[in-house]
Amino acid sequence: MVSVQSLHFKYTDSQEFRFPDFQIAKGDHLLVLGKSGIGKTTLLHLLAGILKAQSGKISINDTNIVNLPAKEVDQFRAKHIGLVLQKARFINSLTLLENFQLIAHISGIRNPRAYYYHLLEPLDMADKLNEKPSELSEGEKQRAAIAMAMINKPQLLLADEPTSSLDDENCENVVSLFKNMSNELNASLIIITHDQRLKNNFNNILSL
Ligand SMILES: Nc1ncnc2c1ncn2[C@@H]1O[C@H](COP(=O)(O)OP(=O)(O)OP(=O)(O)O)[C@@H](O)[C@H]1O
Repeated sequence: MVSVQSLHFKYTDSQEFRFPDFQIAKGDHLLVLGKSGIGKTTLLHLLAGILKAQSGKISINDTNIVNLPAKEVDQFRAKHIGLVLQKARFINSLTLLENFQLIAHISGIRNPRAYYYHLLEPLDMADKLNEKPSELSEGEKQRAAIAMAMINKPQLLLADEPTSSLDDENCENVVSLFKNMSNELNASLIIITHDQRLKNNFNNILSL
């Protein structure tokens, strides 16, 4: 369960954000919509514990991450959150498999190699496991980034603008992938975007 209350953040005195309260149950999906510059990425970074709120509460399965010291937030994220940022980040000198194994190591878990095939198969990427990220197309990198967010079997899956550069068909595919993966893990899913096409795919929408 994710619950946000009285969330207040500022980069500077002239750049302040007060986000609306919301809550979603375990396994539920939420679309956060808002125009450019409104603070969507800021909200996602707060939810992921990358930024620290000035005040308010972000409870993820009964842990209020706003109150945790930075090191514990990092540990919490590594264990419980799957993050798909606007730009996928890989270590280019390693293969996809090695990238995945490194993330698993950092998260303190061990997955059998079969789990990585299981993640990549529905993405049509199972044959890419031994390739390096630089050998992948942009679309393949994006799909690999989605798989990467699932390595720690997160309870919360967060995605920042995952569809804005995609055509309609790939947009539908990516939304389905996120939903399927969140359903498989019973993880809550929050997608943050200005892409109005996604409205039709979600019952639960928060407008910033
Ligand atoms: N590190 C920062 N320091 C100061 N201001 C920042 C910082 N990061 C973002 N901002 C400002 O905060 C505002 C919201 O930024 P944010 O990236 O959260 O918006 P967004 O809704 O995700 O926009 P977009 O859809 O264009 O990505 C912007 O005006 C931006 O300039």
